[in-house]
Amino acid sequence: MLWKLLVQYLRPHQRLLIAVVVFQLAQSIASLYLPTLNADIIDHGVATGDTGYILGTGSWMLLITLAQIACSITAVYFGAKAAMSLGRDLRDAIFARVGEFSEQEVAYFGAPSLITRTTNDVQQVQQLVLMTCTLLVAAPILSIGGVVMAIRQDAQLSWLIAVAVPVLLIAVGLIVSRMVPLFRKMQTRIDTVNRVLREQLAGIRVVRAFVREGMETERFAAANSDVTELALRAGRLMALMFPVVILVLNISSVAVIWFGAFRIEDRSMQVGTLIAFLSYLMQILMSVMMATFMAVMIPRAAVSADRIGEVLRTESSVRPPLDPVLSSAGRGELELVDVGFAYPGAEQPVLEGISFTARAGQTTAIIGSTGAGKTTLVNLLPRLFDAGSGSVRLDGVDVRELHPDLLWGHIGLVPQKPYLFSGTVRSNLLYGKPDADEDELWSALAIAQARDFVQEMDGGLDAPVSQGGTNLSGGQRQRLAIARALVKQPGLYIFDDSFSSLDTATDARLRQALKRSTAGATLVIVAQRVSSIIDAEQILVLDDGRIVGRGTHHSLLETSETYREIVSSQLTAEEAA
Ligand SMILES: Nc1ncnc2c1ncn2[C@@H]1O[C@H](COP(=O)(O)OP(=O)(O)OP(=O)(O)O)[C@@H](O)[C@H]1O
Repeated sequence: MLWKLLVQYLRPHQRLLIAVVVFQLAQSIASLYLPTLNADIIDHGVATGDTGYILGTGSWMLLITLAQIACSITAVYFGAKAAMSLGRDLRDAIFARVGEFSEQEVAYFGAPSLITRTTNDVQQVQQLVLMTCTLLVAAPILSIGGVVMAIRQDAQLSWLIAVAVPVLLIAVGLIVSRMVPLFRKMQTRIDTVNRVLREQLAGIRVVRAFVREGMETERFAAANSDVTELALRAGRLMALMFPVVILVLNISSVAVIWFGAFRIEDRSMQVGTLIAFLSYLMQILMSVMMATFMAVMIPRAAVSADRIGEVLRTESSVRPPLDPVLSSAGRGELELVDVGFAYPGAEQPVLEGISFTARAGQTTAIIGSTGAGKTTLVNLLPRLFDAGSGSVRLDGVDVRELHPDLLWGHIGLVPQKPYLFSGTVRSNLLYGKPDADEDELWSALAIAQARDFVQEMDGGLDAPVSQGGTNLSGGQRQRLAIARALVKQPGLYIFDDSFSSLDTATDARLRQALKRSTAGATLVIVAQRVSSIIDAEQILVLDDGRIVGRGTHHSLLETSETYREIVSSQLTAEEAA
C-alpha cells in the first residue's frame, strides 16, 4: 500500500522529485570529488611546498564546497516541498472520503482513529518522503561512488571496505529489526490515547458528577504509559545505534591508518591518498548507516499507509447515485413504503414494515417509547443510513436516486443532540443559507423562541459560540438548531426530539409560530411529550420498530392501546380530552 500511495500522491509532484534527484546527484558528486582534491593538495602541494598549488586547488575546493552546500539546500527545499504537498493532499483525500461516510463507517473506524489517521499517520508517510529526499537519495550515489573513488585511490586497501560495510550492515540491521515491531504497535497505542482523551473530554461532566476523575486519570495514565514504554524501548535501541555505528567507524579508521601506514612505509602509497581513502570509507559507512536507518522508517510508514489506505478504500454504505435525479417537484412530500432496517451486525431489525405518507403542509408526529426506533427512522430520510428494505421517497422519487445536494437541500434537520459549531450565533445560523440577511436571521430566531436570549447575549448575532455550543444551555442550543433549520427554509423539516429541553410554555409558543411560518412545508416531529404533538394532522405510534397506531390524537385515543398508555402516563384526563 505504501508504494501505491506514494506513486499515486507523488505523481503530481514528480517535477519536484526530479529536481531533488538532480541536486542530490550534483551535491554527491561534489562530496566525492573533495577528498581527491584534498589528497592532491597534500601530495602535490604540502609535500613539495608548492604554495601556488595549495592556494589554487584550495580555492577550487572552496568553490566546490559552496556549490555542494547550495545543491544540498536546494534539494532539501524541493524535498520538503514535495513531502509537505503529499501530506496536504493525503489529508485532503482522507477528509473528503470521511465526509462521504455514513454514520456506519464513522462508527466502524471510530472518530479518534480517523483523527490519528489524518494527522499522525499522514505525518509518518510525509516524514519518510522528507527523509528519503534528504538522506536516502544521496546514499546509493555516495556509497557506490565512494567505493569507485576509494578503489581508484588505492585498490590494495579496498578489502577493508568489503569487511567494514557488512559489519556495519549486520550491527545496524540487528538493532533496526528490533525497532520495527515496536513502531508497528505505536500507531494503535496512539489511537488508544486519543480515544481515551476524547471520551474523557466529551464526558467530562459525567466524570465529575460521578466522581470518577481518579479512575479516568488512571485509565489515561495506563494508555499514556503504554505509548511511553514503547517510545522508551525504541529510544533505547536508537541510543544503542549511535555508539555501535561510531565504534565500527572508529575501528575501520584505525584499520585504514594501520594498514595504510605499512603501504606508506614501503612507498606504495602517499599520505594524501591515505587521507582520501579514509574520507571515502567514512562516506560509504555513513551512507550505509543512513540507508539502514531509513529501514526503520519504511515499516512504520507502511503501517501508516495501510491505515490511510483502509480509509481511502472504504466506500460509503450510502452511495450517491450514478445517474442522479437532479430536480424534484419540491413540495417536500415524504412517503415510506414497507421500510425495514437493521444495524450492521445486529440480529434483529430495528424497523420493520414502516409505511406512511407525510403530506406537505401537514405535521406528521412520531411517538413511542425509548428505543422504539424513532431516531433510526428519521435518520433514513436524509440518508444518514439507507433503508435495508422498502423505499423512502421524497416527492415520489426514491431518496437513493436523488442527487445528494438536492436531497439535503430539501431537508432541514434538527438532530436529537443539536450540534453547534465554534464561531458565532450568526455563523451557525448561516450554515443552512449563507446569503441570508439579518432580517431572515432574526425572524428565524423569533420563531424558534430564541430572539430574546440572543438579544441579551453579549454581541447579539455576533456572540461567540464555543465548539459544540457548550457555552449555551441545552434548551438554548436546541432553539438555535431549530432557528438554523428555519433559516434554510426547506420543504421538509425533521425535528428529532427537538423540543424536549424546552419548558411546556415555550414549547407551545414555538409550535404555534412554527405552524404559521412553515405553512406549505412537511413537518416530521419526533417527540416524547404528547403535548408537543397533540395538534399534529397525523400521529404514528412506534413500538419496537413497528407502527402500531396511526391517526390524530383523538382517533388514537380510541383506537390505540399503546397511545392511550403513553397519554395516561403524561397528561391528566382533562388535558388529554
Ligand atoms: N448506531 C447503532 N448501532 C447499533 N444499534 C443502534 C444504533 N443506534 C441505535 N441502535 C439501536 O436501535 C434501537 C432504536 O434506537 P433509536 O435511537 O432509533 O431509538 P429511539 O426511539 O429514537 O429512542 P430514544 O427515544 O431513546 O431516542 C435501539 O435498540 C438501539 O439500541
